[in-house]
Amino acid sequence: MQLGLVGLGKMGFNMRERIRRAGHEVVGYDRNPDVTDADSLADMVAKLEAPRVVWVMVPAGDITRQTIAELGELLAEGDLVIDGGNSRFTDDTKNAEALGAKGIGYLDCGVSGGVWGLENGYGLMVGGDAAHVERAMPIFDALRPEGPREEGFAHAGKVGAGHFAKMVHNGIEYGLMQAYAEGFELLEASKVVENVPATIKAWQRGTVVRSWLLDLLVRALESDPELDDLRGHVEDSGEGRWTVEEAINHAVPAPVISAALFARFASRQDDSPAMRAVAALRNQFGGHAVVSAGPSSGSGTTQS
Ligand SMILES: O=C(O)[C@H](O)[C@@H](O)[C@H](O)[C@H](O)COP(=O)(O)O
Repeated sequence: MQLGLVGLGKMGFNMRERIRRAGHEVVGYDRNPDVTDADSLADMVAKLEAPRVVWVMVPAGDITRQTIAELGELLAEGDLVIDGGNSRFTDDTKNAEALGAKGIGYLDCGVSGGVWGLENGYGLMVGGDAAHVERAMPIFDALRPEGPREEGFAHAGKVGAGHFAKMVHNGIEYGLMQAYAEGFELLEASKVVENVPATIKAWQRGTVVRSWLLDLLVRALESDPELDDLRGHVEDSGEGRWTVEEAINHAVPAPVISAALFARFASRQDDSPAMRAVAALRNQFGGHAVVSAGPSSGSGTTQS
């Protein structure tokens, strides 16, 4: 089938390639002239035969919202838009309503797999009407990993369910990564285990904690055994925050995911105002020693 694909960055570029390899025609649009197949969004739409299916794969937030709004102006009744980005699920109902008023269908699709998806396939979780899902199934089949459909694809529910599923998936991702990371630090700190990379590598087979994330940690340690080339600074693009917010909304205890999110926030601080307050209070009530700030952070002297 034919597909319009908006956004040919790290994800969209590889997805275009995988869909083409499966024998489908893709007209991709990106602002980068080196990778685009069309001069503009309007040009991309003009190159597609109606009824059209357009996949949006641009950064979540305003860019996705604007792109979908523009598509609403360019597309016509009977067309279908799929948002494959990491959008917040609350945007989906609004998009579906705005497009639906013009007779344009809408699906939200959580896509997992990162830069490895080209070869391994992408895990897909979709929200929307069954008829729309059925229509786009050749594209979903091209993108998902080989093997049984139900092991790499889910029609999770109504509009919003795909992005909700991806949000929870990413919350789990935060927690799993944090657990491996804390284990790594403890192994390193204790010095009891003499070869940390080899020990973690051995966990890849037979153990209870084997996983693809563990494989990726092994891969990182192969090129940088103590991860010395990196700073312990971790950004987040929203999914973990939204997961914690939903956990609060539903009164679901989510201590692991919350702690993993807060660990990322802490990673961005050179010094902690909260811990300065704890040190100050401990000094106030117990006269316990504090470390003064000194000329540069962390190089201060101990005072009682
Ligand atoms: O499943 C995936 O392929 C990843 O989760 C992917 O979607 C992306 O790498 C995250 O969005 C990063 O999220 P953070 O920036 O929040 O870590």
